[in-house]
Amino acid sequence: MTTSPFPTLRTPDGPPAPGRPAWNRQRASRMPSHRYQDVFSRVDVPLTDRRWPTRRLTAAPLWVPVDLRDGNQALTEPMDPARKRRFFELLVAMGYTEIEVGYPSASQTDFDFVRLLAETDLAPEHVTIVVFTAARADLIARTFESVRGLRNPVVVHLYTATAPTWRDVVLGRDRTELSDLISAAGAEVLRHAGDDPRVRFEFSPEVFNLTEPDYVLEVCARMTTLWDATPERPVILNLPATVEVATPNVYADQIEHMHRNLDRREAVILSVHPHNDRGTGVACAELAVLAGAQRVEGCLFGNGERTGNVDLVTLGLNLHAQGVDPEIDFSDIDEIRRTVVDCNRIGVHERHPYAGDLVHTAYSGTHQDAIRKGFARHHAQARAAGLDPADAPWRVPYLPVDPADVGRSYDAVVRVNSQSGKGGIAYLLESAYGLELPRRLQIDFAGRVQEHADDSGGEVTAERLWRLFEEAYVLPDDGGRQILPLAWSVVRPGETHDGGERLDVVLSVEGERVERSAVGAGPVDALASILAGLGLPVEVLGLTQQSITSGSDAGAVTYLEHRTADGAVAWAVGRDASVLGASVRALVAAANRS
Ligand SMILES: CC(=O)SCCNC(=O)CCNC(=O)[C@H](O)C(C)(C)COP(=O)(O)OP(=O)(O)OC[C@H]1O[C@@H](n2cnc3c(N)ncnc32)[C@H](O)[C@@H]1OP(=O)(O)O
Ligand SMILES: CC(C)C(=O)C(=O)O
Repeated sequence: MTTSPFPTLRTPDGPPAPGRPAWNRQRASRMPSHRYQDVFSRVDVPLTDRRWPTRRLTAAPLWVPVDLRDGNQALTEPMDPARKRRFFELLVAMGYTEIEVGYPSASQTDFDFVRLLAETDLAPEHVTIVVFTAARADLIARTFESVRGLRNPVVVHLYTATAPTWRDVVLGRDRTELSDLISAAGAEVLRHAGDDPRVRFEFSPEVFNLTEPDYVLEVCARMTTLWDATPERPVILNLPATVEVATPNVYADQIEHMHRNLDRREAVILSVHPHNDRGTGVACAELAVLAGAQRVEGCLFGNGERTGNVDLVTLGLNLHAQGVDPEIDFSDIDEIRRTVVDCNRIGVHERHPYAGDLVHTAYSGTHQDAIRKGFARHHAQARAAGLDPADAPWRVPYLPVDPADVGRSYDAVVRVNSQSGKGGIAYLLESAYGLELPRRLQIDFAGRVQEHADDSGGEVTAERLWRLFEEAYVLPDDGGRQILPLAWSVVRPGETHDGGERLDVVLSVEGERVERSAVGAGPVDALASILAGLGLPVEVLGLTQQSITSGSDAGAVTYLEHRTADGAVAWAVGRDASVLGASVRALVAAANRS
């Protein structure tokens, strides 16, 4: 019996799996990871029959952007009134109908912004305005002062941290004392709201994800009783992963546990507010919705404290990419991004999902090839089904969504560098200049581009590609060449005595004007014999003609494959307003190069 060189590795609760061979084993590093070993015991959830793993996302949740509050509080330079207003207008234009606009008791700017909404018609009637406050009587009073006279529906969002470390370290209260503090603040909110039907209530047990499940259920039940949650006037319970510490499945378990055990569940809007400390905020939000959450708070492009709030753009477009309407308009992602970057004064990474500058770009050869084929198939299938390509089912490899859906053109989809292949190069020449290179010419040209890209080390733009192409294959207009065509005309079969086609050409041969005529099976054949007579033989191996029907370069192109004097196979290309001219130019280019 042979023994495997692979030791076994334990999976979390499955069978042992083969590991790495002894010579390739990872060693323990110097990272003091033991310091965090109790994270999972701190987030223990009493849920064993979880249902979220088998569910699918089928509808958009209620979205609540908190850019003007949670996002704003994390900026080096919080937004001034003009930036706040611009951001708010963007959110409204995108279709958000519930917007957290600030922490009006914390800053005069926030207070003034809420007053602006109250005193103007900046906020359309259907938009609910959320204002945020800590559980302190003076702050609550100021919050209500800010919304006085506001015509829109209002959500007063009260928060207090409930997790043990925050209770002990920050607030200095035990479970009962804290629960009493929260209830007292809730009562204060209720007192200010009176019987105003416009006002609804939201409570966030901050750091929910590190709070004992039984305690958070108890506190939430107190709030829904105090605020008399009913299906007609539901209370929002917002359960934040204030600092993301565990894998998304743990958050999903925590949310499902709440969803199944909350008091007055039918009178509660279960909301989540994931942060992104582990880089899995999006996964947390998505799994939380599978687990029963109905509302998601986050920020555009994931701005927010530390690593940010969950990114509402990614969440929305993830739904879109799965065939679910996000109910938010992302059709001009670049304008959205520009506005957010201007307001936050923080950039959006080039690789940011859906919105980064590079996310619809392929440099690598095989990806470009697949995308080019995918585009061609997409258009053919749309045509066959009588559909507008912008409306037809999308199955283009490597592009999870059609860039056009978010207002992007296809210009940046294929870009060329040393990692690119013939497909991408051909795609760029076709999309920028209308050239449809025969496959063997693609291969020939790709070798030249590769050499250039390896030397230069950078990107090869469409304009640079075109110059390389001209240098390699096209006859220049200047007189630097041995031979140039000046004029040509053809006499068709039947008009000549011997039944062939007669070509009349005027050439410039080393600066001298030369007129020649010849008869051949076609004009190419005739010109080949004229050139041979001038001591410049061209052995034509193949010829492809293409007409370009659009753009300023409308006309004809001839791609000519020929054998050079030393026996090599080469290409020449002619472009002209007429098919004949393109062929004459291609052949003369080949003669010069031979
Ligand atoms: C997770 C989140 O995003 S929570 C929101 C955080 N956002 C912000 O803090 C931005 C705006 N905040 C501020 O401008 C200020 O913190 C203010 C105006 C709200 C309060 O300012 P100050 O009165 O100077 O208090 P300061 O910020 O220094 O400290 C917070 C105090 O509030 C207490 N506190 C913290 N959270 C809460 C809460 N949810 N409810 C009641 N009290 C709270 C703290 O225990 C501390 O009390 P202490 O002074 O008795 O120790
Ligand atoms: C208080 C809540 C809503 C919050 O901002 C957080 O926990 O991050």
